This record gives sequence, C-alpha cells and structure tokens, in this order.
Amino acid sequence: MARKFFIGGNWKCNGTLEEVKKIVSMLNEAEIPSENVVEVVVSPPFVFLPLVESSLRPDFQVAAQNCWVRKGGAFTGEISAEMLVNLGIPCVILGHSERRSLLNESNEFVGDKVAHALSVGLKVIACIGETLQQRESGSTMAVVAAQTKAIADKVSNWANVVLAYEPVWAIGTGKVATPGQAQEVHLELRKWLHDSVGAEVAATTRIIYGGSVNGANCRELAAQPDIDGFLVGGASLKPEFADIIRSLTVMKSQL
Ligand SMILES: O=C(CO)COP(=O)(O)O
Repeated sequence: MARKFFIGGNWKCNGTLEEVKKIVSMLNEAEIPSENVVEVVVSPPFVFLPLVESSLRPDFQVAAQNCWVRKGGAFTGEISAEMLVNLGIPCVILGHSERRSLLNESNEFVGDKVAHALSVGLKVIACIGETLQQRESGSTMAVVAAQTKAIADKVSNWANVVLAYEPVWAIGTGKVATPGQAQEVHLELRKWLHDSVGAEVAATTRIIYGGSVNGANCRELAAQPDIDGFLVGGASLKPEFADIIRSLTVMKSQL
C-alpha cells in the first residue's frame, strides 16, 4: 500500500520575526512537487504560528511543537490542543527527544498527549528514539518499542499519526544515521506495529526519519523502503529544505 511521503520542518526554538518572514518567502517561492506526491508540514514556535499559517503557501501545512496533555485550564504557560484547533493549526509534534530529556516527559505522558491531541482532531507527529548509550548497550529496539507501546496503549485510530524515528545521537550533531541503521529500525518498528497493533496500521503508518538530515544525505535515506519521509531540524531553516522535499520525490519516483 502506498504511503505518501511526509516532510516535516521542525524550527525548534529559533527565529526572529524578520527571519520567520524570510523563511516563509523562501518556502513560498520554492518549486516543489505537488501535494499529491509529498505532504509538507513546517513547525514554527507557537508565537509565530498564526503568522506562518496565514502567510504560508496553501499546499504546506503548519504544526505546533507541543501542546498540553489535557483540556486547557489552570496550566500556566501551556497551550492546549483545543486552542490549536481553534486557530486552524492542523498538526502537532509530540514527544520530541528534547522535551523528553530536558523536560522529563515520560513515555506515558507522551502517550496521553498523543491521545488527547488526536481526540480533538489534530494530526500528530509522534517522536521516538534512543540515546547513544542505549544504542551502544544494544537496547535500541526495546527503547523505541516501549515508547511506541505507550502511544499504542492510548490510541486506537492511527490514521492521523506519523511516527518520527529520531535517534538522539543524530539530532543536531551532524552524525546522521546510515541508511542501513535507519532502515533497520524503521523495519523493526513496522514489524512491531504489525504484531502489536495490526497489519493495516503497519502498512499505512508513515515512519519518518529525523537527525542531521540535509540536502546531501537525504537521497540515500529516502531510497530505503521503510523510510517514508523526514523530520528536519537545522536544515529546515535553510533553502536546502526545498532540496530535501524535491530529492525525496526524485529518489522514490525512480524506484
Ligand atoms: O530534532 C530534529 C527534528 O525534530 C532533527 O534536528 P536536526 O535535523 O537539526 O538534527
């Protein structure tokens, strides 16, 4: 079953108003394949979401980088999933490793967030991934399976979930996973989904790779059968992002 390629740009906590306007113009002018071929989502910091949502080309979508785990209320500093829906923001990134490690978000907390965001109609890019220490001790699959299980325990409909495998050691380090390393985990994850959730979910859920993806390394990664796109950090702030969107399609269409 065909899975539409998915490219996310995670801007993280970057950008001034002027820089954001420049990135949006750059994206608006970029020549990229039709939205029938590739789904593109960019994720600016919360404060820039309305600006980006209203000025970005209509064939790209926007995503928030986080949201609160339940309905809003007395949770100072948080942004609720309902508010995102209210502003017409269709998608949210949840469980990013920076939040898991710096803000102690547990697997269960991330699972609850994913379930709540889906319940109000958001699409979710759910991030998982192992640390270098976990990889070196041979527990990569156990770690990502536990992270995915915590989501699967709370979610019954996977239609609006994209799973982002982002090995922590590859994020922002320039040390991209080799195509073989990434494919191995993506394939194992798909098998896990098959055995633990179901054949249909395993066949249709996009599993995208994140961690030091750039214009130079994306083609080889994109050629892997179980890599359905990318979640791009640093390179999503640069014109290179358009190359990543393009080269993915070129590569897959040649297969
Ligand atoms: O964390 C990432 C995307 O969510 C990846 O970041 P980099 O592409 O900067 O390594």
